[in-house]
Amino acid sequence: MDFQTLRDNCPTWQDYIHHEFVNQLATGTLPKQSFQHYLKQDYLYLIHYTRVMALSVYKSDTLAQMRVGQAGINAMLDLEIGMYLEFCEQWDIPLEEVENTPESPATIAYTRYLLDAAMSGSLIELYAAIAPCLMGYGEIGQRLKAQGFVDNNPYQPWIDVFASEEFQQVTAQNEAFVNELFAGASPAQQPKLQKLFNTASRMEVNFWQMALDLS
Ligand SMILES: Cc1ncc(CN)c(N)n1
Repeated sequence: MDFQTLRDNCPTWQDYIHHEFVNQLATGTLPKQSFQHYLKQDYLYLIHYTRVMALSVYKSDTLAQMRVGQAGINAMLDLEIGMYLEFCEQWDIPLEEVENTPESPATIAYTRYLLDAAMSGSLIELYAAIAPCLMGYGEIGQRLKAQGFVDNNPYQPWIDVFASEEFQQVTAQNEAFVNELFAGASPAQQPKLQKLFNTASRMEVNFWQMALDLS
């Protein structure tokens, strides 16, 4: 069992990676309100996601596993959330507004699903649930770079982050770690891991759709 197997057997992976939100982002045609809605909801998502990473430390058996969780927490607090705060400033959304934004149903569903998987499951199960988040944006960044960028895209700074060498390296490191972990899964565990992965991928699709629908 490895990440690639989970990805290839996931019925909604392509819907996630090629979602209309991503296409409009790539062509620069995404309505500004959709991007602002996404930014606010993703900030809220990342706060909960950091709590999931903290649970990964709690569920770890070895120091090496704990350090991966620790690096994940640092990456969230110092890089991704920091970047979103900068974007919010650029897109005229005060921090107070971001923090006081009510969570959308799609945000609640996805974050609480991850937290439940993290609290009730093993470390392997936790990583099966967060693998779409860990690796999906890396794949999107790589794809958008490969297809070529359009000129004067207001969303280019967001694309640049996920297409960057730095982010691609983090994605590759995550994939290697996850594969090491999944290699220890027994055949009996595999359906559960696939189910966790599939559900989280569906939640990613809902998350993009929430931003398009402003729901
Ligand atoms: C919903 C979601 N999924 C994934 C990522 C990339 N860490 C994100 N920022 N937001």
